[in-house]
Amino acid sequence: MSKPAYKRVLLKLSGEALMGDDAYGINRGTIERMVADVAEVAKLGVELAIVIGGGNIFRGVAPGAQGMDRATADYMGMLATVMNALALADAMRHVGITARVMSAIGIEQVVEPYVRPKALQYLEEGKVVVFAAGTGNPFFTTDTAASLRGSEVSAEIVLKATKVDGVYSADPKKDPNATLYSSISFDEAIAKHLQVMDATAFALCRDQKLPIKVFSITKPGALMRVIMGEEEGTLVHV
Ligand SMILES: Nc1ncnc2c1ncn2[C@@H]1O[C@H](COP(=O)(O)OP(=O)(O)O)[C@@H](O)[C@H]1O
Ligand SMILES: O=c1ccn([C@@H]2O[C@H](COP(=O)(O)OP(=O)(O)O)[C@@H](O)[C@H]2O)c(=O)[nH]1
Repeated sequence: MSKPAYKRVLLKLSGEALMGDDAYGINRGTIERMVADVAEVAKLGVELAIVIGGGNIFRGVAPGAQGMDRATADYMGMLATVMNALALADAMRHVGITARVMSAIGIEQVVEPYVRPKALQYLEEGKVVVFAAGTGNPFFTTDTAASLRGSEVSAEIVLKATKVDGVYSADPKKDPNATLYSSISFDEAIAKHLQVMDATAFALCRDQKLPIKVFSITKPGALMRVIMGEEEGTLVHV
């Protein structure tokens, strides 16, 4: 049997992908499917660190956040990622995967704080680590948190699991003529202002020479194909 292409990966799960077809929140069937995919990979012995987004919950409260101070709204967004992380870890427990949630903001009664050596220890023990609360700073995104934590834990690659199946020449949800790249350099992605990830996330990965693979989380078997190094999604490289 062929072996996984990676020993340690940072998986970024879009919060919005957790909604499934709902308007906001966590769709049970969707989270279970995602966790089943993650479990398959974990059972291969691949060390998995996960950064989870919060768009699915934040969208539900966003109308009430109108006119709100940006930093305050961002802290709400970070708290949303904590809720998703707890749901994700619990769903993993149901399928026999041990997960540990670590938060970038202090919320000790709920989850343990992010401590880098502890995270590394969990990964070495084969536990899945779920990083919650993004970078802990307003004005950042969970994509940047994925680049940051991926660099910190020496992941070989950042796997951005999202709603589209890769990086396109333009937003495929808006432009039907957008074409899919099989690979693209960081410099080109930044120069072309491709919005699939923010420029801060791209730049950090570029500087750390940490490649990114963008792929669809809703496409059956896509995560496994990415892990096995097969043709899937778009590779963003130095
Ligand atoms: N050039 C592009 N290639 C691919 N996706 C793009 C591009 N520009 C914008 N996007 C959008 O970026 C989104 C992926 O980012 P993600 O962080 O998962 O979503 P969100 O920001 O909605 O949570 C896709 O849903 C897609 O509509
Ligand atoms: O380091 C971070 C990460 C996230 N956020 C906030 O949390 C929200 C949810 O994260 P994101 O939009 O990246 O999640 P996703 O797009 O994956 O659902 C963001 O909109 C920000 O408001 C933040 O302020 N700092």
